[in-house]
Amino acid sequence: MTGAVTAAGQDSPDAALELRAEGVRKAYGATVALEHADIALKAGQVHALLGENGAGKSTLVRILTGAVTPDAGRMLLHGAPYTPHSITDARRDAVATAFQELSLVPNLSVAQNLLLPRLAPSGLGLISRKEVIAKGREILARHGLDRIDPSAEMARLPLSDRQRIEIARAIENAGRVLILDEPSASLAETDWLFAQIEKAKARGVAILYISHRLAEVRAICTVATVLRNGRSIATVDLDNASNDDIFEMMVGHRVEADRPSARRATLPGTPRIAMKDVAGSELKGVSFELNAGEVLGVAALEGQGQRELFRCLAGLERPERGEIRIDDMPASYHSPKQALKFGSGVSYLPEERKTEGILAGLSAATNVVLPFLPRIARAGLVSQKREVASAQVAAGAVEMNPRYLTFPIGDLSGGNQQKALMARTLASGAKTLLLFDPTRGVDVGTKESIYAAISAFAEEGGSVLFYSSELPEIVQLADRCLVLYGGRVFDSFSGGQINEQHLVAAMIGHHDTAEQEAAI
Ligand SMILES: Nc1ncnc2c1ncn2[C@@H]1O[C@H](COP(=O)(O)OP(=O)(O)OP(=O)(O)O)[C@@H](O)[C@H]1O
Repeated sequence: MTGAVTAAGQDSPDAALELRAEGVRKAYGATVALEHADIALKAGQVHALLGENGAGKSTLVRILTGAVTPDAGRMLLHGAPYTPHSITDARRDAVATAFQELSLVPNLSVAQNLLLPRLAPSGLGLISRKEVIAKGREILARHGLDRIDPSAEMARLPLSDRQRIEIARAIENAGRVLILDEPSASLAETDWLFAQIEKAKARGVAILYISHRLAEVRAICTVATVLRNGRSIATVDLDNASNDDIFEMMVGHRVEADRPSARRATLPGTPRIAMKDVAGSELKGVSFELNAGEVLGVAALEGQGQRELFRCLAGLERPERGEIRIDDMPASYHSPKQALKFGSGVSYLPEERKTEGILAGLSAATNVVLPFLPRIARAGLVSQKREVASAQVAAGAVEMNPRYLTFPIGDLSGGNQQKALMARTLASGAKTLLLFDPTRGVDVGTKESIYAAISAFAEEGGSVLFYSSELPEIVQLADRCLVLYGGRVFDSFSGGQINEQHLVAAMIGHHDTAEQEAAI
């Protein structure tokens, strides 16, 4: 492997070199987020930044983009010293970023958000609303997003479209360097994203691409820098590095091969969830059952009703029609908190951790134990020691490093926040879990632990309904899978029938006719 650990992308004087960072360090109090990071981005090249959760990727992004000042190291933009003190400084130098936790203003319109970087909020008053909308419409059209209404309030858009707006805005401002921090995290497919990246690449923009999805990285990037514990371990040519090589660089040791997926037999008895002909704004009549001991996957392209399905089951929305029964009782709860106490308990891992999931001011430990505080209280009180001890048990199931538990959860990396929420959902005591994209932003190694925890939960009689934007996750984990299309269950698969080919065909509304003919 050492042959592959070349100085790819870091060679001597090169006219195409856009942005270089050397020996960058950043500590937050006692936490050293970056120890010694080096990276060199070239014009017209898509460069991946890889590393486990907490490796320092987003911190490096924040430094390159002026949001955070490094403690040491230097940066050069096109050979000249580059010392941005704010995101606006970086944008002035044509370096722009689409952030992992989107940086859009929810109560402004799409058009206002698209123009914001070039027009301070106060300046928005100087041009007419009509002009703002017209300019917004132009930008949307340039990025193939004509279907989005420029006057719509940002908060009303689904997460996937908000992510697209964040990306389109970054591309508009990235004359030289474009940084994309987990840009596909909320997208069910990458066609649009990759087309935009190819266009930027053709313009000679240097692109930094961060993702935990290796297949995606291989499809769009040519080189990768691997960070481990805040250090750049290597920059490799992706053609010369296998996935195993990359995992080894990320975690520091060889990783075991994937476990084969275990299909479970469901337990007889009353279904935990029985949904009959449920319809609402996106759902057009969905019926299914989830049994004890079963892991049921939901596959769908964006906007096929999956969000409404989960929100109805979590008590956040009321269906317009149809019936939902939990443990054979009509689901009469109106919030995830009530759902947790209903029947044998329904616990919800939401789509948006920042707004629906974490309580930012509180420690990671408090966030983890929140649903079962009464269970661990003594005379109504919970000591910090007891809280951390209980949280440690829960965190162990998702391989979350216990040292993070005392941190305010908002200070954790995105992937570690997700692990904390997953730990909370698993440890809630509920027998039914509703998991919306459970491993979003979680690194490759930890994903396996989360799959193992979900499987173990089902083997002990728990029931899991999960939606995933990553098909391999459904193939590996689900005993049965529903494919939603146009708000309906278009097809369903079980056991060995669950493969990516079947799922992809059904997700675009095609039945696999060859298979069906063969079966006749
Ligand atoms: N504002 C902050 N205060 C304290 N610690 C922080 C802060 N921001 C980041 N850290 C810590 O710095 C380390 C690196 O975090 P960073 O977000 O850069 O990781 P990452 O590689 O982007 O992870 P992920 O893949 O989960 O997004 C983590 O240990 C994190 O807890």
